[in-house]
Amino acid sequence: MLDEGADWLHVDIMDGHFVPNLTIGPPVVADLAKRVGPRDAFFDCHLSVSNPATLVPALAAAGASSVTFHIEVVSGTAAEELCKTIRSLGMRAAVACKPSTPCDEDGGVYELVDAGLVDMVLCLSVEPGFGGQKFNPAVCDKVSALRARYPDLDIQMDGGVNPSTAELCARAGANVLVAGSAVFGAANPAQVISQLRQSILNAS
Ligand SMILES: O=C(CO)[C@H](O)[C@H](O)COP(=O)(O)O
Ligand SMILES: [Fe+2]
Repeated sequence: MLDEGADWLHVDIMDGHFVPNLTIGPPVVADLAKRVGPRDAFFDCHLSVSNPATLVPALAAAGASSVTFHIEVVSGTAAEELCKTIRSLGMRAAVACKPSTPCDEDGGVYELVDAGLVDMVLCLSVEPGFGGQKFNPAVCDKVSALRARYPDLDIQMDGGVNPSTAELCARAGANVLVAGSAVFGAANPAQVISQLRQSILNAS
């Protein structure tokens, strides 16, 4: 996918507890990092897990570039501490929210961004757990509100993103798009990646 033009590699780590699916963990990130070799791959690790803090040191050692945890499992001062720990290990810190989770709750997403503790907010556009689901356009309102409040923040959308839904994401203000099925299932992944990038460039 790097050869096809992807900027980042999005790694979905799921624990079979926060979501009803079990995927991979730090050893696979380490193997991926070895496999891509000397080039500077960016490993964007999305932790759909109930206890993200336990994975952070191993992810740093594995070569992760960014760690995203869910606000539904860690919020308030615990989330602040987690962001600091992630950054202290040389990685970017990001916070994710499910489609129905608001950003303005006490101890929630807005407070972390206001405190300058996160580099990115991930707005899930499906329920976390599985690839191949249908994009939920209602999430675009949340993204628009985030973009209005934070003009320079990295805002990521993940779930059901393809060249057609990417237009909605980009218009809402997202600037980082994750696509699984649309890219891995394509006959020409490079073309899809280029279309996704073009949606963002057109909107900005
Ligand atoms: O976090 C995720 C789901 O929990 C995945 O990143 C996401 O669903 C990507 O797959 P697709 O593009 O097929 O929806
Ligand atoms: Fe993801």
